[in-house]
Amino acid sequence: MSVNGLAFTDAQYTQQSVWTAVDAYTLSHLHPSTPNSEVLLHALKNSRDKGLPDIASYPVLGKFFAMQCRALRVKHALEIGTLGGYTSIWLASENPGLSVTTIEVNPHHREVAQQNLDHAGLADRVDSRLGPALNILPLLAKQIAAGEKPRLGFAYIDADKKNNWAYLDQVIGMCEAGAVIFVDNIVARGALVDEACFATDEMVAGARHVVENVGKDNRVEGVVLQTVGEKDYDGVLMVVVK
Ligand SMILES: C[S@@+](CC[C@H](N)C(=O)[O-])C[C@H]1O[C@@H](n2cnc3c(N)ncnc32)[C@H](O)[C@@H]1O
Repeated sequence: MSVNGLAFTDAQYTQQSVWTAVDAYTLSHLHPSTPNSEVLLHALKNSRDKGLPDIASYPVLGKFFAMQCRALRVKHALEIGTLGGYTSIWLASENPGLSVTTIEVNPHHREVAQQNLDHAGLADRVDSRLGPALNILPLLAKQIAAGEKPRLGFAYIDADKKNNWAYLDQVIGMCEAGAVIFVDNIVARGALVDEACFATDEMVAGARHVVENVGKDNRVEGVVLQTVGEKDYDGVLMVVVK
């Protein structure tokens, strides 16, 4: 059973009972009211009830991102790939001074996310945009340039992986100095370095493309952090804007 009673069951995931047990133990001791809070559980349950795929972020990652926003005193965060709004709810519910812009291409996912945000009482601080991120990002960039929204202090890229670099390239231009950007699903159970995968799988090719381009980009510094937990063996690319 997972930490919050909603196990990740997709066959693609690599899981070990000890990884799940460590998440359960640590979350249960480290201010357990937050990962088990009603609004987060409701978002996961309602998303599953409404048929959304089993690909939401997991509690430890959501909490980690929310704490990044707190440590950096972020005023405006961006998420690309809303799904049911789980991470947006983590970010906004843990950071009362934060506004979030989140982008989702699938109308059903966006509708369920809006239900979850309404239930959490966060709809006034989470601006949920419907459309392909490649279309929405230039509109957001214009709003930021016009001073209608603050520059970004945090961003989480978690949508179609083939566009990872196209998203990151645009997002960097909307960030303040010192902003932190995470790109998810970079390691993918080690597929990142498995030639049989990256030659054929566009998700893995997208992960390699963004890692290699960040390494050549003088606007940023980057590192990949491999992760295990109740959901999977994976990892995030962390980028800091200079
Ligand atoms: C892994 S899920 C996101 C999980 C979410 N970030 C969370 O923390 O629970 C990926 C989402 O990205 C959305 N997506 C895929 N392609 C997209 C695109 N081109 N623009 C915006 N969203 C996209 C999918 O519909 C899906 O809901």
